[in-house]
Amino acid sequence: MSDVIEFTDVTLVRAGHRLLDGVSWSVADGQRWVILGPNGAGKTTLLQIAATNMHPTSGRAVVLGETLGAVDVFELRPLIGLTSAALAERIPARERVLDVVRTAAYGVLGRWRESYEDVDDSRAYQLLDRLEIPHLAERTFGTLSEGERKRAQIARAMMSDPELLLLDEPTAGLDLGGRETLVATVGEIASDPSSPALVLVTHHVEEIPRGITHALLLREGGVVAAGPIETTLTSDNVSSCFGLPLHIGHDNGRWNARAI
Ligand SMILES: Nc1ncnc2c1ncn2[C@@H]1O[C@H](COP(=O)(O)OP(=O)(O)OP(=O)(O)O)[C@@H](O)[C@H]1O
Repeated sequence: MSDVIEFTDVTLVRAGHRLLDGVSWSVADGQRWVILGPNGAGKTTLLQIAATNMHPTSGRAVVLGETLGAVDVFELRPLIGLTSAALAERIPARERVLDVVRTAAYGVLGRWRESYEDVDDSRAYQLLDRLEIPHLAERTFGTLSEGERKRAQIARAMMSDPELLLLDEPTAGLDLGGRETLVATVGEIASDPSSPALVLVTHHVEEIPRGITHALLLREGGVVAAGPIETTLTSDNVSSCFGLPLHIGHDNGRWNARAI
């Protein structure tokens, strides 16, 4: 298995604060990771480096075999699918859902003058189908519910057939039904061997889908624990990560947490 992400001693400083502090972490092809940690732990910052949107202040970040700082990131980005709240805010409310997905083939947000081949259209429809929103293809993004928007964004992230899929809090802000159905859909993607390497950020162990193989626990910019999920997501590690005594349970492929 080759490495899709290889971070060595990655530190990121902004405004005098160490957002990430000496993070070493690698993701191999075929692995599905969850990054877990409290607010402000540095999860989004780490994902933004993996997405090539930020560069480390020091240390070495290698993504898909290319070292950040020594590669044209515009060549790398089409190989990386990303969903994040910041990206969602940039999607025009009047954009058709089909175009939200299709425009990813050109790495743009919002239709301009690009023209699409039949193959682009059929891939976009196939992804809308896979995310269970084929009936929304002609709707505008601004009219979708939060859950539907999240699904459209994941379809968009997969449009360019990426080698790395980064999902920043894909189920945040959804009601119980919306969360459970989307966790199930992401679980199907994670469990599919033909899916790309996947990294998912969340605050909640209940939102970890089936199929996730590894976990990285972050606190105050540093790694608390990292490795195969069964040995990493222990009550001790998660308690240290969130700074309070917690019991972690694992039942039928899903995780739960309660304070003790
Ligand atoms: N440009 C910046 N300048 C200074 N501090 C920043 C900057 N960007 C982020 N931070 C701080 O860095 C820390 C890590 O932020 P980050 O968004 O990566 O955390 P997170 O784990 O994703 O948090 P959350 O779960 O709340 O989304 C936070 O304390 C945040 O306020």
